[in-house]
This record gives sequence, C-alpha cells and structure tokens, in this order.
Amino acid sequence: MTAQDSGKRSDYLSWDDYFMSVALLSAQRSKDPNTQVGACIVNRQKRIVGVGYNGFPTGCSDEALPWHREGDFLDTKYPYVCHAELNAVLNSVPGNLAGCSIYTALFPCNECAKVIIQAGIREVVYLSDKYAATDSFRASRRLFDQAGVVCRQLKPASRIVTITLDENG
Ligand SMILES: O=c1[nH]c(=O)n([C@H]2C[C@H](O)[C@@H](COP(=O)(O)O)O2)cc1CO
Ligand SMILES: [Zn+2]
Repeated sequence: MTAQDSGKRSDYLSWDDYFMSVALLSAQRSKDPNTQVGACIVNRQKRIVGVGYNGFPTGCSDEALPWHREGDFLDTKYPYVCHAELNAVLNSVPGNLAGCSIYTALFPCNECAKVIIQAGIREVVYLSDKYAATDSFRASRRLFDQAGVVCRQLKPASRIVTITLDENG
C-alpha cells in the first residue's frame, strides 16, 4: 500500500517542527515583554523529558521584580531571570539527559551553553540567532565547538502552526 492509498494525513508536523512548537508554546508562558524564549529537551527515543521558559525563580513574584532592559543593573530583569534552557534542564524528569537534544527559540547564551554541555546534551536546535554578534554568543559557539555539541538552525517545514482552543474541535 502506498502512503497515499493508506489515507493518512499528509500535513502532520515533522518531529523537528513538533518539538520546536512545544518550545514556542512554552515561551507563551513567559512574562518578558521583549523576548519570550521556550526550550524543549528530547531524548533519543524522541520523548520530551523537559520544557521551560524564561522567568523569575520560583517564589519570586512576576510583579515584584523589574522586567526592564535598561537602567541600573539591579533595576533590570537580567540579574533575576532564569533562562528557558536552564529551566528546561532543571524541570526535566529525573534521569539522564546524556545524548538528548534541546530545541530552543533562541541560540543559547554562554551561561546556558555551560549548563547544556554539563547536562550531557549533544544537540542544539534553534530558531533565532538574533544575538549572534555579541560576545556571549561567540563564547557559546566556542564552548559548543570544543565540547562537540552539534548546533543547527531549524528550517521549519511549517512556518505557521495553528492551535485553536475550541470545544467543538
Ligand atoms: O539563551 C537565552 N535564553 C533565555 O531564556 N533568554 C531570556 C532572558 C531574557 O528574559 C530574554 C532576553 O531579553 P532581551 O532580548 O530583552 O535582552 O530572554 C535569553 C537568552 C540569551 O541571552
Ligand atoms: Zn541563557
């Protein structure tokens, strides 16, 4: 029987697009007004073992800390926010992340690169590389290169994935 004869849907999501969509859906939880990042960790069996998004640490109110980008360092989000990749690792089901892939909306910064490498994650799949010119991201590339972590930018087969929360399906 050919794939066509089987009657199977043809417009289903590829694995890559599916995992990136999970990362982006998770990013929708972020309170950051400028950059919402989501990350999804997938093991060798293609099972999702962790997701996360950028946000303040557990117990720190989203209203009590600043979301600003500019001003005195302590009045910006930067010293307080946990990055999506870090949260995905920390939120992952207890076990071994060795050999996993991480799908992330934004190429990881150097601090997340360290966490990814130390967790044993071997592949980074990213969408945006908007900060590629900064030193932090140059450092990430250097770390990933030396540690042998493969990085690839996703070229999605589906640019738009629609989810409608409608009780009538
Ligand atoms: O690897 C990352 N993962 C991640 O979650 N983030 C978060 C931290 C901030 O909340 C936001 C970046 O903010 P901005 O683009 O305004 O500088 O994205 C940022 C990076 C890269 O800096
Ligand atoms: Zn980071």
